Amino acid sequence: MERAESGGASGDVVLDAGRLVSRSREVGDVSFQAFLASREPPRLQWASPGGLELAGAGVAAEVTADGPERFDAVRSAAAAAFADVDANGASGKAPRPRFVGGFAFRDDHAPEGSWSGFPAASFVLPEVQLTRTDDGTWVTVNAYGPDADPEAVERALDDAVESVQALPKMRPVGTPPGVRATRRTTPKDAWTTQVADATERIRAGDLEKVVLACALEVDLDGPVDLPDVLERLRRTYPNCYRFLVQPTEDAGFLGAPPERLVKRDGRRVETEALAGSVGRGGTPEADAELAQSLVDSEKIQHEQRLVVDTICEQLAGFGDVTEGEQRVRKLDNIQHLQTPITTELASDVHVLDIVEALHPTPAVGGLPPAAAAATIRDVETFERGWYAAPIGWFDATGDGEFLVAIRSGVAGGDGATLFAGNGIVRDSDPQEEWDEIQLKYRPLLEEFR
Ligand SMILES: C=C(O[C@H]1C=CC=C(C(=O)O)[C@@H]1O)C(=O)O
Repeated sequence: MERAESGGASGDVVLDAGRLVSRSREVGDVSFQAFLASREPPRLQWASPGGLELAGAGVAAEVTADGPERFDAVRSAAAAAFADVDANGASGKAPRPRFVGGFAFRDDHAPEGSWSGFPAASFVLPEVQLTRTDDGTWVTVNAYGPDADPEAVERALDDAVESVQALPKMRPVGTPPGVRATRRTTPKDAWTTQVADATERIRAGDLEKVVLACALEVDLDGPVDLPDVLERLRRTYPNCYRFLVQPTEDAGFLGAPPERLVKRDGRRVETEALAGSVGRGGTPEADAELAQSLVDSEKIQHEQRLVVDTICEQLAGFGDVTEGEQRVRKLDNIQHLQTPITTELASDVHVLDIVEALHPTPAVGGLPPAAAAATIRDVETFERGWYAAPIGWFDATGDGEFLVAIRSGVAGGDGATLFAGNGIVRDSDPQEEWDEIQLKYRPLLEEFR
């Protein structure tokens, strides 16, 4: 395994020169949950709604970075790994090598406490990987380094295929661990003060919007099975992303976010503004009324407009930007306003450059970004870690896709910490914002009960 770390702000991440050997073989359908359950950490999963699904275990190469240059540092270290690729998936439908991982919300994030094992940026080329696309399912074995040997990789692939084929196609989902107790790291009176502080700053003209978040600590009745939780999330939130990043046995970061940060496929870039929330109704009529209240709310339309305009401005430097038609995005527990945004790139820009330009969007940070970041730092009383940050993959051509890690939590053993935030604008009411935050804990909390 090859490891590269940046020494801070310089962003100097260097992987030793070597060859990347990648061999893939198509297999019949297989349970990704069973694959993950059969492997020790480090392991990961990343799935887009109705699209690409990846699961990986072990590490063939790893890049970590911190500081303001972390996006660049990851990209250039990975470019070194991609400089000499021997892959049987380079043509045809078989998967090409991808680095998979993510970033912390802040570039000065310290990997401590529940976030130990989560640097400010961390990407891996998994040693063994499952890939599912519309075209089929593949097992891949990757190796990187000066001694990476195609014959050894072929033999490792034989073994990996054999063990994957022995897995069940469907694995029954176990019973959830059960929830013993929950604790809010931000009690309600503290939240009310935080929202008042934020709206005061907004009225004073310091900023227009800030997304404030809270954490919910959960004591479980027994140890949590993370592949099981992911499988339950797949069933309840089929139109959301799903991810797990689990560097060690101690803790994994996982969730089912509805929000795409960016997808780059050649010159086409897709992103979206997702902001403004309301619950779901118990009847179709009540549900439609709630959806209409989102569309009609001046406050929520203002919040959404700020996000759309900012994303369009951030992308304008890359090419022609098109704002799509606004719609209501309905999830099992909540509905949001969503506006798709696309860009035709004028030049060959790496997906990580676009991630850097967009993160954090005002859907998770605020506006102007620097004032919002300062407000979050002053007001919030917990560590965001990787919450609300970009998680995804990129390949040798600079294509890739990143989600925004909301509706998420860090879990391990018999405990978990869940995260949820809400956009605060001039007229925000602390009680309404509080109620929406509680809704946003539900995806993960319900899967633990
Ligand atoms: C920051 C979160 O949600 C964002 C995405 C959709 C709606 C949001 C809102 O209504 O404020 C937030 O911008 C979260 O779920 O933790």
